[in-house]
Amino acid sequence: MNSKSLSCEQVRRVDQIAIDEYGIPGIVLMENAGRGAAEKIHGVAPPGLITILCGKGNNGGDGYVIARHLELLGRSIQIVSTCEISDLSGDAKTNAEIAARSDIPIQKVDESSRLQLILDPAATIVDGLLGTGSKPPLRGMYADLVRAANNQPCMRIALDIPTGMNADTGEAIDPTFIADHTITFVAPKTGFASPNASKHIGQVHVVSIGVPSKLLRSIG
Ligand SMILES: NC(=O)C1=CN([C@@H]2O[C@H](COP(=O)(O)OP(=O)(O)OC[C@H]3O[C@@H](n4cnc5c(N)ncnc54)[C@H](O)[C@@H]3O)[C@@H](O)[C@H]2O)[C@@H](O)CC1
Ligand SMILES: [K+]
Repeated sequence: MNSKSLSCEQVRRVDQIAIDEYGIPGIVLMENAGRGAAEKIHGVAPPGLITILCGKGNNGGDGYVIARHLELLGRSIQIVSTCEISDLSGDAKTNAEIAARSDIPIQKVDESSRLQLILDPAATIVDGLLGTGSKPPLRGMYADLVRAANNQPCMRIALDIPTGMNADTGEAIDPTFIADHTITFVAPKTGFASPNASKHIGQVHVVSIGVPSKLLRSIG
């Protein structure tokens, strides 16, 4: 486990080297990330519905893995997705297809007017919208979903990075997800130490994705 901060680019390099040079399949890294995050979420989320917001990248892919593991832990889950499963690719698509076959409720949102209604029943909202591939400011449905989530009187948990934040600097242009907890993968991101970030990250938990210590030592 790494507690030294890394930039988004460094963490993305860790993922890539783990896949290309160590031969760990990306889907194994995603399973480790999602399973570890689900266990943390189960430990902090109050009783009641957990609504997982899934974007179209691998941050959303983590969300589909988490849904499967939280269901196994006895939690009620719904997934709210920004796109159809057919618009996903790679490991995110594989995990979304598994969730769909498992009858985990998934609804795609395309109308901003219905967001508040969809999010209302949630006791906890998990933000799997965007991770290290995000380029703020947020566009379209991502901005509307983050605004609607921030208005809900519930617990909010961010996966890897609160969506909307520049995790290298901590800059949080409005709207940026306001998390009570941030479950971040591999290492805290450099921007989390910035005073700008403190309102948005809440308590930070670092989850290992199973890359070897040797690789972590070689980065940064
Ligand atoms: N193998 C891996 O690389 C792993 C990745 N993991 C997860 O994957 C994440 C990174 O995944 P991705 O590289 O797919 O990136 P993201 O999941 O951050 O998504 C990138 C997508 O979002 C869109 N986007 C970027 N900025 C936007 C904006 N401002 N408004 C609207 N859309 C925007 C881009 O067009 C792109 O399609 C990590 O943060 C982590 O959660 C983990 O599953 C561990 C393993
Ligand atoms: K996120």
